[in-house]
Amino acid sequence: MTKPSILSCEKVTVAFDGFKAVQGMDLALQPGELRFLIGPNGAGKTTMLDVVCGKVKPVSGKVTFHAKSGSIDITKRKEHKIAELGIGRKFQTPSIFAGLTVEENLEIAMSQNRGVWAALRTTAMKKAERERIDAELSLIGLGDQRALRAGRLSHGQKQWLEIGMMLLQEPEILLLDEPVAGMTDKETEKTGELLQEIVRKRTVVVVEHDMAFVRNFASKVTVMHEGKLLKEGTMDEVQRDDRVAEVYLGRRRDVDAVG
Ligand SMILES: Nc1ncnc2c1ncn2[C@@H]1O[C@H](COP(=O)(O)OP(=O)(O)OP(=O)(O)O)[C@@H](O)[C@H]1O
Repeated sequence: MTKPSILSCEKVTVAFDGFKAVQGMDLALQPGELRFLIGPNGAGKTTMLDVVCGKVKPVSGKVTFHAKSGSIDITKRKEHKIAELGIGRKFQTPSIFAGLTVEENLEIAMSQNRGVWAALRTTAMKKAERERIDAELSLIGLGDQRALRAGRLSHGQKQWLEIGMMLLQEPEILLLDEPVAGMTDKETEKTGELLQEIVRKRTVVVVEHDMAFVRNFASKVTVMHEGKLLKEGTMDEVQRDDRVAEVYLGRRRDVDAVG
């Protein structure tokens, strides 16, 4: 039996000056899923993430967040409110403080989490905070770099630091836009493992063009094309679909790379 969704987008349509970037899109996520959103350039993937985090408002349709605290219609909620409710969004360019150490970046992220950590003032609570940061450093694999200025990290490490900062906000759903772009093969592999670790407690949606990465780490893939849902299923099912092959024709190398 399938679990109830943690997020459901129903018939979402987004228009920019009359151009429909997303048209009647449905997307339902199960808690603990690592979902990949793929499709050719301009398919509407990033716009869907923008809708879920509230950056872009749909002209029609509904987005419901089935949070631990109850179901909330977030369609018309403001972006910062949606973030507070537990939907975190990471953009391609990391927004870390280059002049501060890795650890200081995490401390700042933690102090921004009003929900849980801001009220912590007692020594016992400080200890809990410390342990949380240590656990995060270990999760993102930057324990040895804790005292290093963030600006000196490799590209991949910067991405992991930002993911760690986002996790300190305790999102239930994490939205990532091309997290492995520009990473080395080794960094890509580590990122996949990190995401698998993260979904033990959270739900993650990844917009991705790197098909080898998707194949290695996806259980379920959603394919968009021209603003619509084209196909949803395992990577094998998606790859066998004639319509998917057709829309990727111009980008055949992507599909072949995983064949
Ligand atoms: N703010 C905007 N104003 C006008 N058009 C936009 C805006 N944002 C996106 N679009 C258009 O909407 C369509 C969908 O864009 P979107 O970025 O969601 O696609 P995508 O699938 O993420 O593509 P890519 O893989 O290239 O990032 C594109 O045609 C794009 O040009």
